[in-house]
Amino acid sequence: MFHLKEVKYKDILNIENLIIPEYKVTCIVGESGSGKTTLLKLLNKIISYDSGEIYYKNKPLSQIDSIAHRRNVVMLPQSPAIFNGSIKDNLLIGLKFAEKPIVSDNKLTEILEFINLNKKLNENAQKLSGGEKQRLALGRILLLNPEVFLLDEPSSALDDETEEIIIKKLVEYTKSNNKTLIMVTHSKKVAKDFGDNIIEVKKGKIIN
Ligand SMILES: Nc1ncnc2c1ncn2[C@@H]1O[C@H](COP(=O)(O)OP(=O)(O)OP(=O)(O)O)[C@@H](O)[C@H]1O
Repeated sequence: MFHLKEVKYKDILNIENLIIPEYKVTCIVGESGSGKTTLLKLLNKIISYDSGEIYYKNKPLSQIDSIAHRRNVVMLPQSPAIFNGSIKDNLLIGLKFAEKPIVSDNKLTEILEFINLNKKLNENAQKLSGGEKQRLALGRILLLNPEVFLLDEPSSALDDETEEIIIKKLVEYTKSNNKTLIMVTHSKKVAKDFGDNIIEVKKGKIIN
């Protein structure tokens, strides 16, 4: 799916050769500041590499339009924005930005169930806890239905039990819908239990 060859970005990342497979769960681990978020941003074309090439489905990323790429490959940042307004507004905002059709309230309620958010669609999103906001942002990108999910510590604000439930559902969803999941995690347990493929980043290099 992604193939990185001799990719350099400032003095932050230096990746000789890395393949991230399609339809699999890839976990990215490594110490703080090692370059994990930077790697996700490169894959999402939020930043551009200085040299080398990244291929997405055998096509150089440098030849793919950024906006078009971000319809297929969606990134959930570490601290996603929650906008003023209701839970429903916050779920729909991704679809609006992507100029995709709005979905029914039934579909939105299904998403709330998926992310274990026991709230009403019309409740104020700003009043949610940190972990609830994190799940809401996850719901927002699930609605976008991309080919690839790039998730930066999607469960960092969740307790162990909720983390297990949400990641398990995400992994099942990935497998049964032919999606690709690429997820930064600080949790060795999550990587071991759910990763088909584990990438360890150390000081900007891939070490496994
Ligand atoms: N825009 C930037 N300009 C300069 N340095 C940056 C920039 N973004 C990140 N860095 C540096 O690059 C290194 C890697 O950052 P990155 O956010 O990718 O690490 P990380 O592995 O995701 O860390 P964490 O687990 O703490 O989120 C860090 O030393 C960081 O300070």
